[in-house]
Amino acid sequence: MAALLRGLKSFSLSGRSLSITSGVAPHRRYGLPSVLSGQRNSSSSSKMTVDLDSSTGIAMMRFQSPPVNSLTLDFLTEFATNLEKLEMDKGCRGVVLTSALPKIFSAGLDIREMYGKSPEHCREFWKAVQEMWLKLYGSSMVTVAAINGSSPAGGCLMALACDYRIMADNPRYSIGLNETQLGIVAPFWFKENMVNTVGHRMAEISLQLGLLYSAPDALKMGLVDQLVAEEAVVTTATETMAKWFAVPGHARQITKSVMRKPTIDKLLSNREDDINNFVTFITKDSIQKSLKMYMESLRKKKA
Ligand SMILES: CCCCCCC/C=C/C(=O)SCCNC(=O)CCNC(=O)[C@H](O)C(C)(C)COP(=O)(O)OP(=O)(O)OC[C@H]1O[C@@H](n2cnc3c(N)ncnc32)[C@H](O)[C@@H]1OP(=O)(O)O
Repeated sequence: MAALLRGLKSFSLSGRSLSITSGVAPHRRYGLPSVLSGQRNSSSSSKMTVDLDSSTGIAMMRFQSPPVNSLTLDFLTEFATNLEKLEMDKGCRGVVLTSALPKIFSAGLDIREMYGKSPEHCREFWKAVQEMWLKLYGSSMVTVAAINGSSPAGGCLMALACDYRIMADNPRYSIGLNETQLGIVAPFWFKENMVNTVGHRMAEISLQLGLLYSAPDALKMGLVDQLVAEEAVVTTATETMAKWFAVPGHARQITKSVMRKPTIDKLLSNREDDINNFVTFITKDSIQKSLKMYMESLRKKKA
């Protein structure tokens, strides 16, 4: 019976259904049509697939929100729901985050969620950004980012919130917290997550200048932990996971919590202020103008 149950579990992206199939049954996949058609995802379609291999305890979360896996309110909500389900599943010990799209891990927060929106919408959006980070940075599972494309700003934050980062060895892919380049400011918890990863000096330089680093440079400064050939990013992530699983789980989890608790607690006790700061800042005319110019520059780059 146990052997029958050992196999793949798939969560739906809308987070409503959980299906369990045996190892020999075909693997159910959700939401692929929107990727194949190359269209922007509609708000009702899935932004990611989540497959839990119950024989290894590793869940694979693949982002699939064309064109660039930007973090919309829907994306963030779905991400938090899925992570929470995995967290509660005793059969899941680790999660790999990766992208199903070519060349992009995630383009960061969706700028359209912050431009021309009501203060109420901005509040809801920022709460979802906080929730995504709190759940990921505070996860008791082993989390590995398999960064198979560029990952600016909020995309970099997602990777930073994981325990280990493996990036495709391609100098064309970039990663970093480039917020100042958009005329916006990374909040203290983005900053602390960066400082906790690369140290104060490197974090200060990269945050002030809003630098994006090529994959080889990101490795040199410790922003990512390992570079591998693009086709090996996901397999290396699952192999890495096995090494982390070899450490007694309770000891690893307590150590992770001790390392991360101060930053998490700081956000938890200032959550409302952080939301208010964001709403006041992002709805300013001058900041709205900067966002507009940035979106236009993205469009012009294409033309
Ligand atoms: C107290 C105040 C606190 C404020 C804190 C706010 C913290 C903010 C964090 C963020 O994450 S802000 C977002 C930062 N993101 C970026 O700067 C990335 C911008 N995008 C790119 O650099 C490139 O698009 C790319 C990701 C490198 C991909 O390049 P590629 O050439 O493959 O595609 P594009 O033609 O540029 O883009 C396709 C399509 O997607 C749109 N788009 C790109 N990024 C975003 C985004 N972040 N949000 C919304 N839309 C995005 C882009 O405009 C194109 O759209 P169309 O022209 O096809 O309609």
